[in-house]
Amino acid sequence: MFKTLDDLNPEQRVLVRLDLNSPVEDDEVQDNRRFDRHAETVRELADAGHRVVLMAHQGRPGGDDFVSLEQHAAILAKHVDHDVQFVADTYGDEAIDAIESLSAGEVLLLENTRMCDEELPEEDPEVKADTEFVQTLAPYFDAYINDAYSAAHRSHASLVGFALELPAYAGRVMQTEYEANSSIATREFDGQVTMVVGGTKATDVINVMNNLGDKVDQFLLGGIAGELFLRAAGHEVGFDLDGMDFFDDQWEANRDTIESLLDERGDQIKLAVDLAYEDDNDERAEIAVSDIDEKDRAYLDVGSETVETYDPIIRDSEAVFVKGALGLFEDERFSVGTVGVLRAISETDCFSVVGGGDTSRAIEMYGMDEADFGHVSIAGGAYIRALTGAPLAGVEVLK
Ligand SMILES: Nc1ncnc2c1ncn2[C@@H]1O[C@H](COP(=O)(O)OP(=O)(O)O)[C@@H](O)[C@H]1O
Ligand SMILES: O=C(OP(=O)(O)O)[C@H](O)COP(=O)(O)O
Repeated sequence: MFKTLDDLNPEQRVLVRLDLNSPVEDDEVQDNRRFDRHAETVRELADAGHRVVLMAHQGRPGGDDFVSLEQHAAILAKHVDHDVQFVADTYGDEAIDAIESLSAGEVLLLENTRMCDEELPEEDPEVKADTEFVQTLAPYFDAYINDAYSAAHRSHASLVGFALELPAYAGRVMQTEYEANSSIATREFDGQVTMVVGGTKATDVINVMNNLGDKVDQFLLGGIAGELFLRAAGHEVGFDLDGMDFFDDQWEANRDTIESLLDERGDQIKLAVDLAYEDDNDERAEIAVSDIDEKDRAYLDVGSETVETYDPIIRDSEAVFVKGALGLFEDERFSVGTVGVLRAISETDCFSVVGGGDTSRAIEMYGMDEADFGHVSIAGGAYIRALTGAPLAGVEVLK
């Protein structure tokens, strides 16, 4: 497959790509589990006495979250429990000086790779390897390590270029994410495979459903995608506030796929039998889907009876994959669906993968233990692609 840190020679000068891309609020970078996960790889390399130079990106040029990595260095240092130096340069003289003055066991983070013009355009690895960015930095290193699984679907210089110029290895995060997230495409499970589908990115998850073929036995739906399927089944859901076309647009974009999925695999697709909304007293109220006769309100969660029908399906499964929350779980009143399915997963010993930054946050928010899940992914887009067996550029060059 690919080489890992177990194959690395001692005392190397290593160039390591992490994915520390994080939410930024009021110019402050928010700590999140990406730091915690990558800290493991960084600590292992520093403790082994390598000279460790880190690369990562933040935001996209033009966005409010397109900021320097200076704060990331401080947050990472806390998680690694080890000093992380920072240099505000990617491959210029300042960066090279800092790289050359590193001692064994020291860690240095370079500036946001997306501040370098050659990083971003999606191009073939050979083109990326030929950039000044890669050609300038590579000679200062003995090995390249890619730990940025969650960015590995991008063919950017720091993710694919160095792997062609240097001996290339997968970091610990890359290794575990790859194995767990590809398993729906690569592994044979003895029993029932179930996928929980929800969240707001309806087009993404509907494409996943459409591409999974016979790998999944049961889909349990909620969130926006769930409402679109209910609409296709003839129910008056998918309410848009005045002046908004969110549901109508999603419906137009996905209608054909939804109708053919229901036609061909309708018995494998479980839809909510009841839904929850906010009543006039700001409280959670529920209604049976069969009693909905007008499209006049927004639904924010699946109902309790739906959870009761989903629960035994999960408990009977050999493997469960989650993509997207079943409701607006950040508001406790509408967390019943999401927490209900996650709790059922955590209480069984099925193989499970929970993906997507937002959905996986529900685990800690509602006091569940990550250790009760097979794998909690820190990837969004890369996880979606892996589920359907699509190759990831950054992984392919490691192979
Ligand atoms: N019915 C709903 N109405 C509004 N928001 C919803 C609903 N169902 C799910 N969500 C929201 O979907 C978000 C997660 O969806 P998404 O962004 O697709 O997944 P992820 O971030 O896990 O990849 C959650 O933050 C949740 O609040
Ligand atoms: O956060 C990321 O992806 P995600 O939002 O799919 O989890 C990655 O860092 C990739 O970032 P990008 O989507 O700006 O290329």
